[in-house]
Amino acid sequence: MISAYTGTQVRHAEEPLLAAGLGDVLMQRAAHGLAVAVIRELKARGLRVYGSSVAVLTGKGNNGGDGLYAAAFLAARGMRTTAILTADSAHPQALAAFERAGGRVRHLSDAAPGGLAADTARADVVIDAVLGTGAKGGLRGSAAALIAAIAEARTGSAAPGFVVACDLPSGVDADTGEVAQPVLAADLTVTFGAAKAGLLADPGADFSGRVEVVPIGIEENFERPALRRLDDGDIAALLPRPERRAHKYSRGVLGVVAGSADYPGAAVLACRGALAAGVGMVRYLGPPEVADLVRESCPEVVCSTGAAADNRVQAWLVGSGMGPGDHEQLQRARDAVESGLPVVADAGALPALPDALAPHVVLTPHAGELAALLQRLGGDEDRAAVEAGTLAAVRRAAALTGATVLLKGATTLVAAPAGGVFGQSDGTPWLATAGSGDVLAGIIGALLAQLGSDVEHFGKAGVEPGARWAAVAALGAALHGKAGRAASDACLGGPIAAGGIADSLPHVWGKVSTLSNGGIRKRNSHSQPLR
Ligand SMILES: NC(=O)C1=CN([C@@H]2O[C@H](COP(=O)(O)OP(=O)(O)OC[C@H]3O[C@@H](n4cnc5c(N)ncnc54)[C@H](OP(=O)(O)O)[C@@H]3O)[C@@H](O)[C@H]2O)[C@@H](O)CC1
Ligand SMILES: [K+]
Repeated sequence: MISAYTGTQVRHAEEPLLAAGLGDVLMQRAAHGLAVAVIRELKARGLRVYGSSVAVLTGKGNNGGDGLYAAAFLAARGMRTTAILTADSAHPQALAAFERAGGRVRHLSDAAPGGLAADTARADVVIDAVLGTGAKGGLRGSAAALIAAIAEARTGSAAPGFVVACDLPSGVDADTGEVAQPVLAADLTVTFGAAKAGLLADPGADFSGRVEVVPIGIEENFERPALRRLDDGDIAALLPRPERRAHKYSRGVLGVVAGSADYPGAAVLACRGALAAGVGMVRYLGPPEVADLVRESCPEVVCSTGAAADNRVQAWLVGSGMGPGDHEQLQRARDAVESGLPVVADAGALPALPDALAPHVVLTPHAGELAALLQRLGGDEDRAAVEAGTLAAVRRAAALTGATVLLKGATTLVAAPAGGVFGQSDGTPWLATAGSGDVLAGIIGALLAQLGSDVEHFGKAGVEPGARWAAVAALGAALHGKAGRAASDACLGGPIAAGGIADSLPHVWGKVSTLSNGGIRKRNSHSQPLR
């Protein structure tokens, strides 16, 4: 599990060490980790360390201090180093160390900004050490103008080098991921002590590049993470596995209320997603013409009639491909929510549900649908506001509805009403395609049907009871992302259609399980044919 924290949490975690007089030790560890990461990245790109150029943009605080100490280390390794001091002062000891190592100092206040930006943009490595966790708001004044000019010079031209953010890209809010422009997009962010939540949530994640965490000795001092990400080991541990004597009912039945005359395909794709995600059986309820299409495409699905209450299931999927005029289907969706069973509620169901819900109801809006939901509950966020502050918006929606809320995006966020948030970024931009959300709803529905009642299962994987529905949804998002990526990889990175996500899921599922349970599989493999 990758745990991310707010800037404030990181500063609290540092406090005992600062009180013990270890501030400089922490900074040296951070700076050394930054310099090592720069060297590794240069080598990975086939560039020499000796003789390559590095420009470090520094602010007046400790973030600038990290950058200067790191640059001193790189100067000692033979790099041509320039520090651009953007403020009227700089961390004195770090600046002295940098000058002793032979680095060149330029003051933003003395230079022509255009020329300075052009020179900096040409460096093999640009380190952004202007603002860190102590920043209030974004870059200002001439520092903002310089960063904007460097970003401009790097776009469009074949900029040779790469950008490394020190702790976080300056202008990205460490707590929320909100972005105050201008921000210099990093290829790599080297962050200290722990990942910051704002690096893993959009839009901050758009500017963070790859994130590497450098331990500095504060790691034992953290409490509850602000954001968590399931890694392959967590996914393997959370995946449902059928008992030896399982039957289709014990493995979980998912009821699907989806599709309409206008969008019959959504029902098919939701069922395909569910079937690929290990459910024992799918029961479909919907208009006869849609049911015919579902039967034709997925003969495994049992098509039923009647009210939701007439059908025995372990979980429901409601809403994909439904509109406000689909009264019978919407009534089924409401009945499903009232049944007390786990429900994933998508698309057309979202505006039709009661305002007060429960954690076992998983809402799966995109940004526009989340804005509409928040407006219905008295907020004034529009789609742009949700996209500018995804973490805050998803948390707010979970708190207001009492439901688990999954916000779809490049980073899919899932907030539990009790407070925990998961953020998954396993996919590819090719997943932004019609029907992709229907497959996601199917996958989550299937997981709810299989895992819903098994509280212990989550405890073993380190997920507290209050966050288990969010963990199921995050698991679904991770599988969906990985399946989409695998489908695209199979086409050498080419585009995918939504059905391809479902098709590639069983293989992705098997691969993740095999990676983390290789030993177990190997030991038992000889017994497989006997069953
Ligand atoms: N604590 C430790 O020992 C360790 C900390 N570490 C590192 O320190 C970083 C945090 O350092 P920090 O607290 O000094 O804050 P930082 O972000 O560098 O700069 C803030 C300074 O800039 C100013 N300022 C504020 N907003 C501004 C703005 N919008 N535009 C312009 N200026 C602005 C503000 O001054 P003020 O305006 O308040 O006078 C303040 O002086 C952290 O990210 C990590 O890299 C690691 O080395 C590990 C050990
Ligand atoms: K920075």
